[in-house]
Amino acid sequence: MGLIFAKLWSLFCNQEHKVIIVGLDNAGKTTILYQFLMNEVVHTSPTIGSNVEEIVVKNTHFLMWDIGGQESLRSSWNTYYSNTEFIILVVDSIDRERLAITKEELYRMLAHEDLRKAAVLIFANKQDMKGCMTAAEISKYLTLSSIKDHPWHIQSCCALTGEGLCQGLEWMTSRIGVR
Ligand SMILES: Nc1nc2c(ncn2[C@@H]2O[C@H](COP(=O)(O)OP(=O)(O)OP(=O)(O)O)[C@@H](O)[C@H]2O)c(=O)[nH]1
Ligand SMILES: [Mg+2]
Repeated sequence: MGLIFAKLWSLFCNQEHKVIIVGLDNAGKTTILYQFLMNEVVHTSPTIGSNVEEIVVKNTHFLMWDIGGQESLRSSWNTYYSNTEFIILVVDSIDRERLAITKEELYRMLAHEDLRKAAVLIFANKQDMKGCMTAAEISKYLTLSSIKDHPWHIQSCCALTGEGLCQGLEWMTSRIGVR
């Protein structure tokens, strides 16, 4: 009985949680993924298709799909949606002009049937850039407080230094088991 319980427990603990990392091109998605994996900044080029890595945080296993954000690739984001537990939406906080497009993409995702149970972590990235928008400004513009049917959290970060990334992951781990 004890052995069965232990096996079940280890299965439960090692269960993989699917995450998709989305956002417009140049937002910093791939930089964030490899900061999570290696704690360092890698040289990136625009992602065509996707990168996938397993990230383990305190015994919690996340399978993270970093998806290319160029305009021509966005229509195929939905092919990654099934079984997604977390959406990480990366925003380039200096890119004021394209925040409206991010907003459109966010609400399109939230309305998708395959993502109805997903929680959303928004990274307000590139906080090192002078004149960037704060997380509060981005939150207001994206009208995050109107989102009632998905748990969400916004976190400011800088993928180059890693600042703020752990706090984002902590929010995700805190959500596991809540639903
Ligand atoms: N200043 C600054 N630059 C950053 C930050 N995060 C990423 N970058 C830079 O932004 C550029 C784009 O980063 P990527 O991680 O390749 O962007 P992406 O979102 O994966 O882009 P796509 O693959 O085209 O969708 C790179 O030159 C990064 O070094 C940050 O926090 N601050
Ligand atoms: Mg990329």
